[in-house]
Amino acid sequence: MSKKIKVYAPASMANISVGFDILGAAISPISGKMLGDCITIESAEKFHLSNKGAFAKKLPKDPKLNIVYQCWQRFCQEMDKEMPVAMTLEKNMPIGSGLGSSACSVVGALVALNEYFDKPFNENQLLYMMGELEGRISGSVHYDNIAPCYLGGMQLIIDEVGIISQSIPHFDQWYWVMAYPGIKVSTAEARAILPAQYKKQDCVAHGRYVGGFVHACYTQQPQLAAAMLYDNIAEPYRKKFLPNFDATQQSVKQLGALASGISGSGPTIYVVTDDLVIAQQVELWLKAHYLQNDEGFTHICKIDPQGARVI
Ligand SMILES: Nc1ncnc2c1ncn2[C@@H]1O[C@H](COP(=O)(O)OP(=O)(O)OP(=O)(O)O)[C@@H](O)[C@H]1O
Ligand SMILES: N[C@@H](CCO)C(=O)O
Repeated sequence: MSKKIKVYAPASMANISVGFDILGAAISPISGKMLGDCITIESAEKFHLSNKGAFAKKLPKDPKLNIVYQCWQRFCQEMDKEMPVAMTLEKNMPIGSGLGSSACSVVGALVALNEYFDKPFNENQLLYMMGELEGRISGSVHYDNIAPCYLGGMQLIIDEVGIISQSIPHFDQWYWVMAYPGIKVSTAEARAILPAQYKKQDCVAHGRYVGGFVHACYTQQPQLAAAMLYDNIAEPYRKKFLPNFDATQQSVKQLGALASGISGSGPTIYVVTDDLVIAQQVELWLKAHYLQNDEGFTHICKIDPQGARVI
């Protein structure tokens, strides 16, 4: 019987407002729906990549520009031989959504290749390759979508002494309402508009917010954690790309949200609450007011503890 591997790689929200490029979490809808890309690998005489799924038509026309093809190429380079396989990308994630769409494809492809070829690479070697591939797309290496998508949970990026990322505690009782408005924001462009330098008081405040949030996670103080979810690095510059961002934040706060912010580089936003009824009310409000077209969607999510997995 010929071998076949299918891997699911979940959506993720990078930054979580307070940790620009250094915090991220994998997410799963509580409905049980899969929010992520799938990659299938089967044996073949010659390399072949096919795309399917709701957002396949949005992928680059040239197959060599598909990041999945580049993952295969990079994997073969590392193995020092060409290994023909048939890969299928199920592109379920909208591109430029702030939900780690390219990370889903990169992580899915490299985990599937590693599984298919009986795990020639360890976790760190794969993470380095994933970071490199993600960096080709967004213009700089950042692991805050890659690491949670691969490893699950909420990840703090360390990138020192051989440690790329470690998971930190989160709040099991929190619901994360995610709303993708259906419009595209390019990560590379959303990075290019950020200032090259920040004022000293902004750096101090940022250290206080991220330190306070991580401390609150470890000591399980949800009110403190929610109060620390403040973004003074990217949000002030990026919010112009999101539809009525300030008014949206105000409205969800009035509905009882604990906090809200931009997921990754946007335009998806996240809203946190510990109450399912409030989550449902927020979701209805966002559906009615934040979505801009038929491609937009909302999901009530929890943090996905598992990350990428063979299904
Ligand atoms: N398999 C793939 N999945 C997603 N994007 C891909 C893929 N292959 C190539 N690309 C290209 O990579 C770029 C991805 O853009 P960008 O980084 O803004 O999206 P993203 O990963 O969805 O962002 P975000 O992390 O905010 O969700 C696009 O130009 C897209 O055409
Ligand atoms: N940390 C990255 C995530 C991109 O999805 C950014 O905000 O640019």
